[in-house]
Amino acid sequence: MAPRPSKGLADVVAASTAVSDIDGQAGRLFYRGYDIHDLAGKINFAECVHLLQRGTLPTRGELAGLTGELAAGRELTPLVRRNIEPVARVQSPMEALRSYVSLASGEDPDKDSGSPEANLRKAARLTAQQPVLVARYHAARRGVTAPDPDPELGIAGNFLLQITGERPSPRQADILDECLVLHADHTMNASTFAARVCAATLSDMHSAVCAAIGALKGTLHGGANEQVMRTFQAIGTVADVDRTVHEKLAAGEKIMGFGHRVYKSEDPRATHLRRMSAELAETTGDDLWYRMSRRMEDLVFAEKGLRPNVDFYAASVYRYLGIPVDLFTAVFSVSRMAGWTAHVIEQHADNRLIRPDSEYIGDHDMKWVPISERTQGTER
Ligand SMILES: CC(=O)SCCNC(=O)CCNC(=O)[C@H](O)C(C)(C)COP(=O)(O)OP(=O)(O)OC[C@H]1O[C@@H](n2cnc3c(N)ncnc32)[C@H](O)[C@@H]1OP(=O)(O)O
Ligand SMILES: O=C([O-])CC(=O)C(=O)O
Repeated sequence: MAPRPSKGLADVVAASTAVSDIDGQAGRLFYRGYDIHDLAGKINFAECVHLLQRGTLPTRGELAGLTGELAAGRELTPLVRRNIEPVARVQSPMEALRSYVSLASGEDPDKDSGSPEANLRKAARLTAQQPVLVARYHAARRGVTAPDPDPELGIAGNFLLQITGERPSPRQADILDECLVLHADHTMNASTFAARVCAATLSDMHSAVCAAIGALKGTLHGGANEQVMRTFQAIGTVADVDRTVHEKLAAGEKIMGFGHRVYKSEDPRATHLRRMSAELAETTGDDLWYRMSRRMEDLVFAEKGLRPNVDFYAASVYRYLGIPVDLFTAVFSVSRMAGWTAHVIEQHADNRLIRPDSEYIGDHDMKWVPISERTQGTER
């Protein structure tokens, strides 16, 4: 007898990777061997990109080199620029990003190469362009022009400037930067796995990233951060959190932002995001989202023993930073681009087609009959 499949591939080791590692029991996450608690708030997103895509924390010279490459790589190709507005008119943020990345492949300078050097250049361009695409999308759908990037601001600061139209405070920019570091990679999560499956056919990096964006969009994965805030908005007050949680659990519904396939204790990223949410609640003088989050966290743990995942406190943090709710998952993609591309590079460097087996549960020994003699449901 063939072994039964693990539903959802739970506990199946699907790839070897040196990019990141999780100890789910202890609630620990490592990027290339560095504990996330040692990186959060200490490295900026560009350093994190270097670590994930190029394998090491950069020296000053290496960081300057990558920063220059990222600045140059922000430039969108003519085909993408022409299509920002028509796509923004008809597609949701994540659909649009999938379309833009697909269009970007057509005019990528390394279009016809999958060499390690070309992959590194593509990875930098994709990472540099993702925040620009989100900002241009948001501007186009409102019929305005996004402000020009400010060379004084880093990736996170420019992103906030272009999304909100206002120059962020240094602390706001630092908080978003830390969020980008925290979300950048997470072993064999669904979108990264999708990217690796695509890359393993020897397809190109842009195709793999399109697969990943499609997977991240789903509400069981990156799409949960938007749903967390939609739940809070529908609840409205801290006093009404209990009723909604009880109703949802009684109806067998999931509470968005809770639970995780791998973590059996606190998600280490939630520790940092909770802290940032508390800080922003205080500095903005608007503690509603934070207090609702705290109440929901206590309740869901008491009722179901479930803890918040990375999407839970990210929702209130993004809201406090003035990011529109329907762009929350797009912000996640800005960060996870670093991880997706690092995994595609790793997959191509030591490739074998990813093609698992399946357990057949359908009919056997069916007999063909001519179409004139078929009556639905009676041939068996
Ligand atoms: C970046 C990220 O992708 S982080 C995850 C973001 N997704 C979410 O926040 C969506 C809500 N959470 C979930 O749906 C799940 O916890 C997942 C998808 C994250 C993990 O899924 P799985 O490992 O497949 O766990 P599964 O969905 O089988 O849940 C196991 C049990 O816990 C329950 N459970 C898990 N998460 C939740 C939740 N958020 N709310 C209520 N119950 C839950 C399930 O109903 C199930 O109960 P049962 O055994 O009585 O049927
Ligand atoms: O790892 C997972 O299953 C989900 C994910 O991407 C994350 O938690 O960052």
